[in-house]
Amino acid sequence: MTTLGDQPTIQIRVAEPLPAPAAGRRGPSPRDRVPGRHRRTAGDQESIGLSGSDRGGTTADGAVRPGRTARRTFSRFWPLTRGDRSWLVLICVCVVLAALAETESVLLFGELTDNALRVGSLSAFWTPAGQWFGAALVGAVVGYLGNSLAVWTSERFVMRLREQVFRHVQSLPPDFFGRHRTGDLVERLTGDVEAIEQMVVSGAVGTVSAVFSTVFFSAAALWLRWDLALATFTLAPLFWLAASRFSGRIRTAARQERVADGAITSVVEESLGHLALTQAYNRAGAEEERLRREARAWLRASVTGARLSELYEQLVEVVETLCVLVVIGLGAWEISKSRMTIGQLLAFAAFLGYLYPPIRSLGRLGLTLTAATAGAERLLEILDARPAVTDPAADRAVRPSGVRGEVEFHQVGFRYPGAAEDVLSAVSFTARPGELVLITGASGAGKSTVSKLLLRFYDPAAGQVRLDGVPLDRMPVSFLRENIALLPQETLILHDSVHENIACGRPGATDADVVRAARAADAHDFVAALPDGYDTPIDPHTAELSGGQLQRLAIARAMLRDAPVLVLDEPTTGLDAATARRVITPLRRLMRGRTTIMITHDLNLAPDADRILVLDHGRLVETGTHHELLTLEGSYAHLHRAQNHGTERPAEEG
Ligand SMILES: Nc1ncnc2c1ncn2[C@@H]1O[C@H](COP(=O)(O)OP(=O)(O)OP(=O)(O)O)[C@@H](O)[C@H]1O
Repeated sequence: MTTLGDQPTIQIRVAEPLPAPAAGRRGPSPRDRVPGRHRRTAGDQESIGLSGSDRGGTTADGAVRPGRTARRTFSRFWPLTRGDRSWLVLICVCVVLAALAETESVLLFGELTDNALRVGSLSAFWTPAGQWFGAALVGAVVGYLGNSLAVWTSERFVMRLREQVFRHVQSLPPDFFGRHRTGDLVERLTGDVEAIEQMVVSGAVGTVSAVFSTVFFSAAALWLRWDLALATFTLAPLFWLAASRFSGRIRTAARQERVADGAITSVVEESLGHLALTQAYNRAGAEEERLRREARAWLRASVTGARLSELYEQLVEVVETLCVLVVIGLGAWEISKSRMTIGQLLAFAAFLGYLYPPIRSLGRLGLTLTAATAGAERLLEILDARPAVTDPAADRAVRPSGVRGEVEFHQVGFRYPGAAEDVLSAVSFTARPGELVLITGASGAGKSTVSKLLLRFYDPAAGQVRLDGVPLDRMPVSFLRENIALLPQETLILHDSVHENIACGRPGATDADVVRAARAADAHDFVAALPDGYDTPIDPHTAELSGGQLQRLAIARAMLRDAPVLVLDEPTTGLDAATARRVITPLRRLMRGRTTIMITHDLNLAPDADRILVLDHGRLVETGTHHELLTLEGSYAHLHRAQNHGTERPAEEG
């Protein structure tokens, strides 16, 4: 159907809650043309969210919190518009002016038809034509301004919200990431964040736009012919009826699409992350099948969504055609009775063309809000997850100057969130400044948990962990972590240059600092031999460096950090004997002068330790030096024998 309302519009159309209209209708809003913006196709704006209940088995934490109202969600995220509210007001002013200019244009079109076209008078053409052109210019300027500002403010909102969620995610404890698939988190940080924007910024501006357009066009239609206008208004509820009939099904399909989106991202991310496993175990076929399964679910949901949206659009088209035919029919009757001019009728029909889209938008606003609320729920699941630890209140915070590095565990007990049993019970020990304390024990005994408590990834359930006599929960978390360097079990490599991988140990480190740290870590020679030296990029997954080389980069990073306390979690695990030997020398250099807590099964460095702690099922069962514990003939002696080393110390290589 073609109506006069299909002329190029100057109306700002910010929130179009359903998919872009079919070809030949109004084009996509400028927001949809923003480069790089994550946009979907059919069912897009409807595919806004997914509450835990819709995710079936894929819900990571099974949290279902229905009943969050749109108002509550709105008030939760509205504060993020702070700083942009004056822009929002300006956008609304542009929206109103654009609607006014559009109204004026249509009225002038009617006048032109009657006074110039019907009569065939060129002199009657110029004045209304000039006014129309003026109105079009004003509309174009405010349309450009309003649309540009709308894009700018909404993208800033998305940026701020994403930053807020990302900052929060980074403060969450490690077990949170164990319970959520990365792909799903990515989906929430991208798609769901945009869903909130649809509701809070575009939704608000779109509502203002739709309300004002409706009011102006209705007023103009009533002014032209109130009786005809009233007749056509009676057909308006048909739009709401159509929207309500389709809303539920479109939304369900869209939710399923989002679930499948998240699942696809997860499968790709997991498969690529474990490429070695996939290739070594010939799992390529199985991984493809996994992806195909998720892709099939996505295809089904996507096609269903597109089909329903298209059906809805076509139904609305039919309703619109019906309305226009009613108007033309009534108009023909009125013209035949000389109670109406052809110009009036055309202007009236044009108003209908303009009036129905905002009415449709208002009809669909409810859908947008509900769908966005569902997206908000997914995001709130993340935002409501509390960090395991928080900074102390400013007046309680202690920052000891010049941390010496005395670590003390006092009667520490701990259980992971949701776990049935304690992982640590009444663990007490002290590591004095500069001492090497080695923690060993069977797998699962709780050794790594000690390091997690020391870095305050969690707070103990009982007892206290102290640094220089200050309980850790009295120190700001960032201060504590500045004073502890961690070398985790898995060498952490950033997707960046060798230089950056070392420099991240201390913000602001100079090139000379980086090279000095690399030399101390015995890494300089192999780094210098790389094609681009320190600028050589390394990839965590396909690193062309050996395990030992990567470990030496990690040691260089820790060197640079220069923290008084060092935590080494299995520093030689996964390295063959020769490589381990090459790592031990720089490790010793690193440990010198620092309190070192070394968690290890590898007892090669045990004779160096000032104290060895043996953990068994979360309890400290033996404490002493290497020789004391060997003579005890207890757990340690047993572990030591099991290692079956011919020599206690490896020969060192420089
Ligand atoms: N996030 C977690 N949630 C629940 N239980 C956990 C979590 N992390 C570890 N555990 C459990 O706590 C126990 C101690 O784990 P920990 O990693 O401290 O042992 P470990 O002695 O370092 O083992 P390994 O030598 O194998 O690394 C194990 O039984 C483990 O399954």
